[in-house]
Amino acid sequence: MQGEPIIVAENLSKSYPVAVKEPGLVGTLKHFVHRTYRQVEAVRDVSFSIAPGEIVGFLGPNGAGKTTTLKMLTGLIHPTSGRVRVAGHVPYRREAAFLKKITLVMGNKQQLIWDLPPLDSLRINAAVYGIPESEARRRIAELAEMLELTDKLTQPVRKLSLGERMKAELLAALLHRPAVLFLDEPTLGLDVNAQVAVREFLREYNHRYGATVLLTSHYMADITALADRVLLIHQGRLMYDGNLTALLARFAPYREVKLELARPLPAEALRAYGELEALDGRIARLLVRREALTRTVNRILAELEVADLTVTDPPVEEVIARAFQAGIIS
Ligand SMILES: Nc1ncnc2c1ncn2[C@@H]1O[C@H](COP(=O)(O)OP(=O)(O)OP(=O)(O)O)[C@@H](O)[C@H]1O
Repeated sequence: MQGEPIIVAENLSKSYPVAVKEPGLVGTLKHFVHRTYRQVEAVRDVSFSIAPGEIVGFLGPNGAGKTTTLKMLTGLIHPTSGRVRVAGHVPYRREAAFLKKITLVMGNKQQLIWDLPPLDSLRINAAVYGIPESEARRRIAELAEMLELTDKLTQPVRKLSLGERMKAELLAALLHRPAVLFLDEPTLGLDVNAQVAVREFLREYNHRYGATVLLTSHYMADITALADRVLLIHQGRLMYDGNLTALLARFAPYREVKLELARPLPAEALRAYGELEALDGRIARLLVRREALTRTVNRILAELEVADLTVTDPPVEEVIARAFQAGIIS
């Protein structure tokens, strides 16, 4: 890693007290009078550092502690123990200078006002951040162009598609030109085209402004397209910090090739190209080793009559499951 890190987490832990209730009416009454709590350790002893300009993917199954970590990094919650520094600040102090340097986008939460056009909310945001009007106009125009959103800014948010709404959320979150972007599932629920558009925008934004990006996603394609480095978290612990290619080569050596054949073929004819996962009429799904992918796809296209062919990554959950099965992380 080059230069001073912009994000540092040292032995970061967070536990939440969760009320425990015994079953039945007696339990409910007891719970009412005297509550007992048990601690849920959402994040345990996590350490990492991130250099300015890096894009890092944050992976982990549901409930692994990703959101909790992002909340500590942005200062929304206080760590139970450990140290965090982001852009030279202690996040939970929530100093104005810190808030100007960061942004947090949560795919499942929105900050834009539903009944107003995004432009109105953007003007409010600009005022909150003290961005002069002419500069705000310039930034809005530039970001809207990058997001291909220019003609949607004057329509009420409720009339926009999910993908357009997400783009508008990103625009709002980036108006103050933060140096550090925390993105929690920024492509959640979007269709494939919108996912690709958001991804391309983030890459371009990172390139243009040298912004640091830490993002979680359930879509492996987001991570492969954007991040060279990944942090893998499971049950609150950091299991892997390193190169994505190495992680994929070890744990996701296959890609899935989906074929729509011009006419049905017997299973044996398809097994020559890879591990046949499913065959239903003219639709076949094959697992093909990464290193053989280009060669195999070329052979399929040359030798079979194919109406359509798509290549996808296995889901994040599968990659992680394989990592555990392989015993590399435990
Ligand atoms: N406010 C809270 N009070 C009690 N427990 C919580 C709270 N927030 C999170 N948890 C628990 O902490 C653990 C980690 O949750 P977290 O939301 O950080 O996971 P995640 O990796 O972001 O998962 P997901 O992808 O499902 O959002 C979970 O067991 C969750 O139930």
